[in-house]
Amino acid sequence: MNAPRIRLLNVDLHYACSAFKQRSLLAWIGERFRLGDNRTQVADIHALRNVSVDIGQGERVGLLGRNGAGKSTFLKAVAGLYPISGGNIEVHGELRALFNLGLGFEPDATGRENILYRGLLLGATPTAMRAKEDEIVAFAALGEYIDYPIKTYSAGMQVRLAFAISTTVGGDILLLDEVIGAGDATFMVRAKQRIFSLIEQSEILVLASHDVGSLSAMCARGIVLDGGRLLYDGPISSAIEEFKRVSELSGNR
Ligand SMILES: Nc1ncnc2c1ncn2[C@@H]1O[C@H](COP(=O)(O)OP(=O)(O)OP(=O)(O)O)[C@@H](O)[C@H]1O
Repeated sequence: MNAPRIRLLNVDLHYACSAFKQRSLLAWIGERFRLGDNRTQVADIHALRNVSVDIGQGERVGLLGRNGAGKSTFLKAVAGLYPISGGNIEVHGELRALFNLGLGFEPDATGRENILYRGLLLGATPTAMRAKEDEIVAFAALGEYIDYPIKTYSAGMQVRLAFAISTTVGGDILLLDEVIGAGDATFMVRAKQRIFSLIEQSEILVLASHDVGSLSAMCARGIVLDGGRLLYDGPISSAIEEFKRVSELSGNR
């Protein structure tokens, strides 16, 4: 392999989940009335454990694993969306990350304003975003809603706008999580066509999916994660076998 363009070395990632616990009203009331005991319970989820992977130019890599295995976390860590707790991640080149499509909008700003904000978050310049604005607006096809605040959008409308932005901005390393989410049937047809053309254009693809048919059609290499650990890394056909073996062992298909 030439010099890797993505390198994970002994990567660990922990999620600390106290915020989720505090969202439960019952838990909050319980804690308030437990006099003299003000300990906060923090659930620690060790989502990536000592993961080391090199991905080079031209590679098409599928991420496999049962629910909760760490596939999305792997992608988010590579995209820099979550701080890692240990190890090191290097990325050489520009990323295009297609996941979490509904998140990160400013609810009081209009769709058009959010195009600029999200583009800047993705690393584009204001000039580049203005040049792409018309294309994004046309693909999202939201009509007059594009000038309304995001808080007036349905979930499906937000996904359309997020998808249009994320697929227009970014580089040749494509990180793709299988779930693209809501959207009506016509939009999904257009969305799939656009994803296929992005996959074709990308120099590197890292695709997290449960669909072994798509994985074997699109990827040459497969990485199987289980409980945050790297269980297998090799040809996609063997990775699929390994994934099936682990799923059968746990009775989780
Ligand atoms: N934002 C978060 N906060 C806390 N825990 C999280 C968060 N995101 C994921 N987790 C936990 O981290 C672990 C790995 O989750 P992850 O979403 O990476 O798995 P996955 O392999 O993508 O699963 P799936 O196939 O179900 O999408 C799981 O135990 C999950 O509950």
